[in-house]
Amino acid sequence: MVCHLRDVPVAATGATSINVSHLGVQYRTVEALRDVSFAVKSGRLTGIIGPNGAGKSTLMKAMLGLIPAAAGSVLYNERPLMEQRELVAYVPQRSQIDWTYPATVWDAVMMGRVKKTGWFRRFSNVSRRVAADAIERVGMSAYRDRPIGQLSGGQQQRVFLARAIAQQAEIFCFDEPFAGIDQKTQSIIFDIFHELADANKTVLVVNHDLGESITHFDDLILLNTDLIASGSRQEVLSQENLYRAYGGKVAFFAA
Ligand SMILES: Nc1ncnc2c1ncn2[C@@H]1O[C@H](COP(=O)(O)OP(=O)(O)OP(=O)(O)O)[C@@H](O)[C@H]1O
Repeated sequence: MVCHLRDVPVAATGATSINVSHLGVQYRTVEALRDVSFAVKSGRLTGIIGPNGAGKSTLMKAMLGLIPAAAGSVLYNERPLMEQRELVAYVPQRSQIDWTYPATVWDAVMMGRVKKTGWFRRFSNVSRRVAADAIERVGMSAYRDRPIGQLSGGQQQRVFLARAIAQQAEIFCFDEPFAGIDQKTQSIIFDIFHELADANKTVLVVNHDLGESITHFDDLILLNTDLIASGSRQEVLSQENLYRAYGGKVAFFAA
């Protein structure tokens, strides 16, 4: 068997990494991802970008085992990521969350503690403190008792970020956290993403926007069913890569 260098994504020394190899996803008649291989390093803020329908959300869900992969593997520290789900905090797109569910901000964030506490067990004082700190960190303490359905989009996103923080995960995955939110909330969320990365966590974010927000990312994965490029932001955002992913449709980007 011939092994190509591109087949072996390698993490930087000292960092852990998620290694995605030859991942493929098929929805009935649609091939959503084809032979995608890359590594995501801890300690870096990594964005997944690409045009509409490129397979960004599919990639995140397939990596986490939320939808079946037709081919390939996803390893974390050389073991299947699916066997280590307790290490993952995942925040889906806001449109996929049932906001009519009767939960307050406090309830939603405490749900992040269930994995550590176990269902049907009382939450410890530690769990309560972790949840309260997470709510404070995202600036939502004043809304603790508010039903989540009565929050603005940006506040909802902050609550789910607090829940992810309360999980005390190693790997944080966010699908389009900036869709339809204001600048102030975006900047609060990016500050927290950077803090998580600085604490050597793995932070992976699906990001639709190629404007100013892209400059926050250290590394990028550029997709269009196939992997177009992965690596540092500067490497990935070359004119050639953008042309391959978007054709002539990119009007502006900031490298
Ligand atoms: N449940 C599904 N059943 C069938 N096809 C699907 C399903 N989900 C996604 N697809 C198709 O798979 C492809 C990739 O979709 P995906 O939502 O992953 O792209 P995306 O890059 O996240 O798009 P967007 O930026 O528009 O959110 C698209 O062609 C989409 O129509």
